[in-house]
Amino acid sequence: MHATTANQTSPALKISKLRKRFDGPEVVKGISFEIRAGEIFGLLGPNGAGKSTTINMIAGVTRIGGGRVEIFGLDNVRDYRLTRRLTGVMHQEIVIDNFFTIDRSLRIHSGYFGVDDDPAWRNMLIDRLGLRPHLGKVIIKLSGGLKRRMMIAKALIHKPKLLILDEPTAGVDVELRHSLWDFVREINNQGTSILLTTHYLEEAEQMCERIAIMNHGEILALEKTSSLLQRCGRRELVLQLKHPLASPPPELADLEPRLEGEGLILTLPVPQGAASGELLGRISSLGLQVAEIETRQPNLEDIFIEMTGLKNNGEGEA
Ligand SMILES: Nc1ncnc2c1ncn2[C@@H]1O[C@H](COP(=O)(O)OP(=O)(O)OP(=O)(O)O)[C@@H](O)[C@H]1O
Repeated sequence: MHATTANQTSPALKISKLRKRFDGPEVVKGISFEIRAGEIFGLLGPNGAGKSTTINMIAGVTRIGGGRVEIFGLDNVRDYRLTRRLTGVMHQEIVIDNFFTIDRSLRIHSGYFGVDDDPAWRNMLIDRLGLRPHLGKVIIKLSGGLKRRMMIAKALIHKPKLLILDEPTAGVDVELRHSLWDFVREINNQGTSILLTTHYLEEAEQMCERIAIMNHGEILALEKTSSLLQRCGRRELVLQLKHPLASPPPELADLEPRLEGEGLILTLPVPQGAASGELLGRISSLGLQVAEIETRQPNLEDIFIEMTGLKNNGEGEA
């Protein structure tokens, strides 16, 4: 028998051994992960990693090649009517009702999911996303930033419990990006679970509780953002010296120091679990004259490059 309601105790999303092949080799190779109810989860990876294909299978836009997708405990093939209603998706490119005005599109869109239009909710989205002055504009003519805001409103119009955002802030300016992040956090605080793909690693670092890094159709890492940063990236102490050194001090050889900037910049990776204070003690005992000290924290970009071997420039050309 088919399920009739979402199971509130189930994960918001559970993907099991999901696979996809188009004409050539497999582009999603049996991946599994879960998103807890209430979580903001980031799926990161360079171009062609298989993120959009994964999202499209979750959303039911692309046929699943193997494995299964459950949304709040419901199978997205067998119970697709319910799972579609529970899920709001902002795709990268797919835009329907291009020739409607923003107003018309938002008024009718929840009907596609069998959900009645709720004017209070619709007006909240219109105001929070700054769409009010643009309601009469036709979607195909909107600027990039406005189109993104409209697409987020549309993804949320039927009050989904799982919101999927595929590159929500690609190509929008910094100010709008930050205000969209605030809005997404607010929606999350109200109880909506969120799956986000992004090329902006700062976005993932700030927004996501857990992150999966995907490349060539496989998940390379999946863990809490904080522990990923701690495990993969090493904190470094950067000393700007008053007098140049010819070589790194042999007393610090165990730390594998690097000497740069014509002998004036000494960088010391801080070992796991060590306090910067201990290192400073060792440095001062050497009698080095230090002009400035700074600590460099690892960021997601370092980890991303290490895992995928690719540099990310933040504009989608990883
Ligand atoms: N409809 C399709 N037909 C054939 N191949 C496809 C189709 N859609 C995607 N692919 C291929 O699947 C692979 C994964 O693409 P996908 O768009 O899922 O990657 P992505 O991680 O989302 O990348 P991007 O960040 O560029 O969107 C690519 O090699 C792509 O060419």
